[in-house]
Amino acid sequence: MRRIRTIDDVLPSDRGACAAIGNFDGVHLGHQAILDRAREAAPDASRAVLTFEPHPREVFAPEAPPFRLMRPDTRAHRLEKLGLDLLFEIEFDRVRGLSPEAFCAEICAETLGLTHAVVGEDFRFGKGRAGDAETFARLGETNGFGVTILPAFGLGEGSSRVSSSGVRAALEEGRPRDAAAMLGHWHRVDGPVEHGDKRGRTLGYPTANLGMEGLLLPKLGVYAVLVDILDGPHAGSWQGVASLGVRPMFDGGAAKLETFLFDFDGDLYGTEISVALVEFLRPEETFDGVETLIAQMDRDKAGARAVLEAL
Ligand SMILES: Cc1cc2nc3c(=O)[nH]c(=O)nc-3n(C[C@H](O)[C@H](O)[C@H](O)COP(=O)(O)O)c2cc1C
Ligand SMILES: Nc1ncnc2c1ncn2[C@@H]1O[C@H](COP(=O)(O)OP(=O)(O)O)[C@@H](O)[C@H]1O
Repeated sequence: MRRIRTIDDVLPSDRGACAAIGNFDGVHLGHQAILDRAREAAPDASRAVLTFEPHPREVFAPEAPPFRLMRPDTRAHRLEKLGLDLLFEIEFDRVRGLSPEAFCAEICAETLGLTHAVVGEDFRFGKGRAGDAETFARLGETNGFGVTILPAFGLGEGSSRVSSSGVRAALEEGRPRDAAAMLGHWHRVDGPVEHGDKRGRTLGYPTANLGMEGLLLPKLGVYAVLVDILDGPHAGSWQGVASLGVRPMFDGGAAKLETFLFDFDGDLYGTEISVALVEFLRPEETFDGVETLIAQMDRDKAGARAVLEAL
């Protein structure tokens, strides 16, 4: 997959693609359905996603708490695994002032040379969200590209549409399995293992820590998790128990995801890991002492093992 991060980098050979347009946060089953339809709509064209950075919501509500399900690199990685040829991840700043007419003419036709585009029926675009899917189809005709409008994708009959906001709500309410049903995969947090306060090992529970900067915070508390170590000598899959929280008993700083891996001993600092949230076990608490915390961590470990063995 070729990832293009500024419209200045579009090459003549990138033209002619069939592009699905949207934010693709989470790359959930609805997104995956759109990409399947993009292949059917233009089987001979290269398959692309057209998306914008930063996410428009981050631009319009910069003070709002982070809501993103994944960072751009993770999204790119997932889209690549789905067999995408091209990812146009273009600057939102360069399109935000454009009218629907200008977006279709200047970006879709002139700059990207799309042959076809696929959007959902609730698609809105252009300055002030002035254009809808029908406008887009009409402007496609004028500008020489085809448009397919897809109905909302739901899980089975009568169920509500799969959406990034539905996934966010499930995670914020501590329902990672419901999130996974909409995503088609576990919700994962990934990144390089960071240094912490070196307290974990003194408690008998060393934890591999990940920062949550820029990401939605699922419900704070303890989770049964599946861990992939992505590089280095320990690469492989592990089970574990993780605490997503602000450590009220200790520093109470920024939220981190701290994962204890079962039956593992080794150095993970700087290693890329990916932690899948499987089940919420309990909220984060303040205990009356370290001994009580350790006793609870022992129960958390047993609880997580039972959940993961039953998968
Ligand atoms: C399974 C598990 C449960 C935890 N539960 C709590 C908790 O309820 N309250 C709390 O303040 N910290 C909790 N922690 C976090 C620890 O207090 C501690 O900060 C962490 O394990 C080690 O921090 P470090 O990686 O910075 O050394 C938990 C950690 C784990 C692994
Ligand atoms: N079973 C394990 N689970 C998680 N990390 C482990 C484990 N065994 C060893 N480690 C290592 O120990 C480090 C965590 O130790 P800890 O005392 O919690 O320090 P820190 O506060 O820096 O995270 C991890 O980053 C990893 O390198």
